[in-house]
Amino acid sequence: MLEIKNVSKNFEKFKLNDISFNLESGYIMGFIGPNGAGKSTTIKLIMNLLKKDSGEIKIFGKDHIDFEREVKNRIGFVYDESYFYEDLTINQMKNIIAPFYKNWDEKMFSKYIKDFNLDYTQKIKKLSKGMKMKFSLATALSHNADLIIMDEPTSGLDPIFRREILDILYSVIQDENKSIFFSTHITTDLEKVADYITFINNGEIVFSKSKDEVLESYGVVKGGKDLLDGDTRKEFIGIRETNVGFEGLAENPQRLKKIFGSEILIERPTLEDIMIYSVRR
Ligand SMILES: Nc1ncnc2c1ncn2[C@@H]1O[C@H](COP(=O)(O)OP(=O)(O)OP(=O)(O)O)[C@@H](O)[C@H]1O
Repeated sequence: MLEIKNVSKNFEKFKLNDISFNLESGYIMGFIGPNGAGKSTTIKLIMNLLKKDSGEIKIFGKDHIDFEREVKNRIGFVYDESYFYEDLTINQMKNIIAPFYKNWDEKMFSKYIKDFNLDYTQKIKKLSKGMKMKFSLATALSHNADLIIMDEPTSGLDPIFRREILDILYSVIQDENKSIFFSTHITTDLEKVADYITFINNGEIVFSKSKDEVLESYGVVKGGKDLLDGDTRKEFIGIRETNVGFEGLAENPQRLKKIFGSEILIERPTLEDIMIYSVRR
């Protein structure tokens, strides 16, 4: 569905450095990383809203620029900023967007407007951040897209609606020919719905793996400070020390179990643990 191969983009003070990852059909991939890591830049490059300096991006097996029109017809896109004309109503804006899509489904759109409690006659500028996001989601989901790409779709949404969105996304990929790629800071959302996680830090991909593989290959290790010395510290990706002991993230924690035995406790990490320890070191 989506192939990113050795893609780079240089800004004056930031480099998206030779990134690669793939997303197959039938799956949800979450894209995580700290502020300024390069998530929006990557998404803009995929959508050709920014020009890449080098590398290859294929969507549905086709070059994303050579086949831009065809490819975009099959993408549902949700951007983190509102790109609507603020003075128009929801209905007027919809009338502008709908003709761009070959498979626009008016019934589906009207169902989402109703489900999301939106009002056709309301002006975009009068919508709250969450309502704008709902409108954006309604348009992205109303033209039978095969690939949904979203930049932080759940930011600004309350937990109840967020859960509703996650359920909708989950139902979309029950059709095995569809996929979803979205960036988020809310890693617990990904623990619920994502099949794959791609983690970007400082313009580089740290990993792009199945969620289960990610959560199984790391461990949060807890123990007494006396266990830490120059050598044992090297076993950890990141360590947090307190007065009484330490907590650290390690890859392949079973190796540490062999070294320390019952002196340490190993817990399953959350995606947030993995992100924080990897970024802070
Ligand atoms: N058009 C641009 N010109 C110059 N630098 C840019 C441009 N767009 C983004 N950047 C820089 O690229 C880096 C990555 O930004 P990007 O928006 O991709 O991060 P992000 O991971 O989406 O962050 P956030 O989680 O805060 O949304 C930042 O340092 C930003 O300042």
